Amino acid sequence: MPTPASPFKLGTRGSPLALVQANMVRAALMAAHGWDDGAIEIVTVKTTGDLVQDRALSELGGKALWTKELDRALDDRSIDFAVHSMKDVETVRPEAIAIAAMLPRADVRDRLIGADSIAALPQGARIGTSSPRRGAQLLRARPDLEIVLFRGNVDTRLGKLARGEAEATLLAAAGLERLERPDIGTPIPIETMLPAPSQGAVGIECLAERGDVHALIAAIDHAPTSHCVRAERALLERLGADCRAPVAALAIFDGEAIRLRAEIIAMDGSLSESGEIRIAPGDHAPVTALAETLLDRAAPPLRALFAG
Ligand SMILES: NCc1[nH]cc(CCC(=O)O)c1CC(=O)O
Repeated sequence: MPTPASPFKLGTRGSPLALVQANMVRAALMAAHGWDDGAIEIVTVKTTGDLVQDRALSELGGKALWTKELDRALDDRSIDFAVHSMKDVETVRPEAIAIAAMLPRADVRDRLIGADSIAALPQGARIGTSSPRRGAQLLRARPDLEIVLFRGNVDTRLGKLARGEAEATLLAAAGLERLERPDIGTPIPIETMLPAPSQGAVGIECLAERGDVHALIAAIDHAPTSHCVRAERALLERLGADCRAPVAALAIFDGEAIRLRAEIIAMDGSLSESGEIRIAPGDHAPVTALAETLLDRAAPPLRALFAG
């Protein structure tokens, strides 16, 4: 297809990781459609999540912290599509917006930075994270650890670690790889730390009504990633959970079926429920049933985390 006469506008947050991911999408679209450099212009948009750095996201209350401003730009057509870390995209999206494609998923694991393993952390060590899931999984393995609030982009968090605000921190391997820092820290096996739903996946959204734009984006969809991430998001949806809830889930496509493992866990790590199913891509009824089973089995203090 010839390069379009006026460039498409690709919206993204302005963090270093977001810009790398936006450029990955731009390159994939150019390659798929044979476009030259002028075809796609990158437009950065500041989101609420970027502006508020000093509080836990859970305190901010509102949802859509990373998406609202990009949604608005899609809506007023100042951008044609938006690129997101799927992990930061709230479960229930506005009806007008479609997830048109996902890039192939990166390493889904978390990396521990500051020690060689969870077992090697000093007694009572402070671990910087703002993720309820990571905090809960760490405390389950090591109740003696102290969780301290770390927010901000990858470099901000590494800076806090370097200044001694904690003995260790956890970051997604995917982000470190994309920022060309794959050698920082040690990956934690998923058996110890099942990742967040959608971790490692990059998605591209557009207005559902723009069928032409949707088709151009869908051409670069990596179907196994899409199916897996959509299954993980279906679990979150039935749990009534978002990125602030202590939920871990990982779907893996083995060529025939999707194996979905899921876990809900109390903030202090003292209570958890987990389960695993095999499903056909797109068949979300068993995912809903798994979510209900986890909630049914959960002791009241754990179930209460999902009341809302
Ligand atoms: N919540 C922030 C966020 N959103 C996506 C990533 C990393 C990339 C990914 O998981 O796809 C990160 C940083 C982190 O969790 O270390």
